Amino acid sequence: MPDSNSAGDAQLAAFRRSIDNIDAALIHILAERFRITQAVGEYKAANALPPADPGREQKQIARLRKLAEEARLDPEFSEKFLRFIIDEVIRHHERARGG
Ligand SMILES: O=C(O)C(=O)C[C@]1(C(=O)O)C=C[C@@H](O)C=C1
Repeated sequence: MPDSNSAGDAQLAAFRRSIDNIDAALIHILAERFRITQAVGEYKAANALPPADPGREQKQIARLRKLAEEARLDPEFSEKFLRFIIDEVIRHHERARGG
C-alpha cells in the first residue's frame, strides 16, 4: 500500500521529478519555436507577407492530429494546443508589421 502522506510519498515524488523535467523541456522547445517564429514575423513584415497563412495552418493541424493519434494523445487537445500557439504567433507577427 503506497504511503498516503504526500510529504513522505517517494513514488509520487519520483513521478513529479519526471513531470518537472518534461515541463522544462516543453518550455525550452516553446522558447525555440518562438525564436524561429519571431524571425518569420520579421521576414514577413519586411516582405509585405500576411501574418497568417490559413493553408499552412490547415496542413500543420492535419499533420499534428495524425501524429497525436499515433502517439495515443487526444487529437482534439493537440489541435487546440497548436491553435493556441499559432494564434499567439499571429499576434506577434501583427505587432512586427506595426499592427
Ligand atoms: O509558417 C508561417 O508562415 C508562420 O508564420 C508560422 C505559423 C506557425 O506558428 O506555425 C504562424 C502563422 C501562420 O498562419 C502559419 C504558421
